[in-house]
Parts: sequence; structure tokens; C-alpha cells
Amino acid sequence: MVERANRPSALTPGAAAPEAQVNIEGSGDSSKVVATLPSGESVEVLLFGATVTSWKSNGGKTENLWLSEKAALDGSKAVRGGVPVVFPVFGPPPKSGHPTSSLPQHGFARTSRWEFLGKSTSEDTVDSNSVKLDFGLYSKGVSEEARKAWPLDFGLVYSVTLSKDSLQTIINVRNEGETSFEFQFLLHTYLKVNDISKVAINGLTGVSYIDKVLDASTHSQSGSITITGEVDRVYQSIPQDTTSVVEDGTPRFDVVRDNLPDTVVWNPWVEKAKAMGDFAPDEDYKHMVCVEVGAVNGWQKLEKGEVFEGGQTIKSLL
Ligand SMILES: O=P(O)(O)OC[C@H]1O[C@@H](O)[C@H](O)[C@@H](O)[C@@H]1O
Repeated sequence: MVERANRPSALTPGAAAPEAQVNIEGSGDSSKVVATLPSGESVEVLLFGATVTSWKSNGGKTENLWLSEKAALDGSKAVRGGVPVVFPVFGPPPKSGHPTSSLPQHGFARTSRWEFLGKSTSEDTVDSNSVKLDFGLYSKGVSEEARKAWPLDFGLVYSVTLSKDSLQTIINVRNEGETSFEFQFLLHTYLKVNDISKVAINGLTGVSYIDKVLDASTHSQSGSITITGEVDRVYQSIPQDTTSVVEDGTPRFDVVRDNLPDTVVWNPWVEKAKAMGDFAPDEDYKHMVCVEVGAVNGWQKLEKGEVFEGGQTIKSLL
């Protein structure tokens, strides 16, 4: 018989369950919030861009996100890897005549310093521990340049929730001004894989996509996506919620969209990877694939005081 009496246990009546640890590390634009569950899973979020730069599941043993060895983590440029937040425009903005036209590619959220608004935990049982981290970005918190290029009053709250086997990232966009505005939003998630040649992406069969490699023509997906060259596709108005990443026949990730109709699948492959100064090592296009959920086909419109909420839950299936 196992002797239990002297063993400290979170299940002892009246004893507090162990809590997730949340710490702020570093300073200035290198500051990051690090949260760790009692069971070892962790997430790291850089305040610059509110960029998730690491998510470890499986007791902390499995890193799920790809991060370039040359990613700038000091606020000097957008992070190459992790989960950059794209707002208020996806890709290069419309050439002229749109309120986002003077913004840089993918907007300013990924290059703005966000505020850490705090954490909340849920501890029904030791096993269902999770921690939610909230980050905020408001019009008055963006650079003068960004404010000048997009002079609209908005508030963003970005919630990152770490659970044992999943990471949820949800944006709340509020129009805090007197006039309506339009925006696009996307979570530019770099998933880490062992071998891109063994990866299949499922759940997009029959969905129309714009192929940005092939002169922006429209196609319809038949079967799984496999990656054997540069891929840059915008899948639009997807009916099913889950996109699955399978590696070597084994389910690896489920990416579940919440109120976001579109998904970009991107892998730069050999030449584009080499051409990006912050993508390293060059050969690492073999170890990543971006599955980016978003609302990027057309524009989301918010009237004064209105709110939009959308995001994703990524399940690590290892
Ligand atoms: O180099 P950036 O600005 O981070 O963008 C990376 C890629 O982001 C993807 O979302 C786009 O579809 C690609 O066209 C783009 O190349």
C-alpha cells in the first residue's frame, strides 16, 4: 500500500492548488511575460508586438512554435517567428485611396509596444489549470508615424490563454472614435514541424484560395495541402472551423478558428528563406509552416463604439 499521509498534495481538502507562475523578464522593448503551469507547460509573450515567441506543451518538453535564430527580440523590427499580430492591414496595403494605404506591410500592431494588463487563472482541478494573459494597445500607444498614417481611435485587447494542451489567442477590437473604420486582422502563426516534406494540411478541401505565388489567381483546394515549393495562399470564407496539420501520418496540430473566416498558408522555401535577413538558419524553411487565421478578404467595419472579437485555439496533439 502506498503511504500518502505525509505527502504534500494539492488535493488535500483546504490546500490551495499550485498556481501558474507569471513573471515579467527583461526590460524596455525586450520585456516579455513568461507564464508556466504547475505541470510545466509554458508561454512567452514579448511586449513588443504582443508576440508569442514560445509555447511549450507536453510538460514543457515540446516547443510548438518556430522562431528564427536571427529573430529580432529587442523591438528593432517585427519578430520572425512565433505569433506576430497583424492589424489593421494584411500584406501590402492597397496602393492608394484607402485609409491604410500609408501603413507598412502587415500594419503596426506587430511593431508596437503593448501593455501587459494582467493575468487570470482557472483552477477547477490541478489538471485543468490554465492561465490567461491580457495585453492592450490603444491609439495613443502607437508610434507617431503609425498614428499619422492611420489616425483612428481604437482599443485592442489581446488575450493569450495557456492550457495544458492548447494555446488560445483572441483579439478584441473596439472602435473608440466618432467615425467608423475598416480593418483586417491576422495571427501570423509559425508552427514548428520536424520535416516539411512529411507535412499535410487538412480541412481546406473545396475552399477557394488566392495563390500569391501564381499571380494572385483564384483556385479551389482539392485534398490535402503538401508543401514542395514556395507556398503563399489565402484561403477564403472557410466553412469548417478546424485546419489540421498532420506530420508523417500523425496528427500534430489542430488550428481552430473563432469568428475568423480566412487562413493563409505560407512557406517561403529555399530562395525566399535565404533572401530574408532575419530568417535563420537558411534551411529552416524545412522546419516551419505558417497557418495564419484571420479576416483578410475585404474589410471588417466597426461603427463608433462597436467591438469585433475573433481568434484561434491551437491544440498540440503530440
Ligand atoms: O516578411 P513579412 O512582412 O513578415 O511577411 C511574411 C509573409 O507573410 C504572409 O502572411 C504573406 O502571405 C506573405 O506574402 C509574406 O511574405
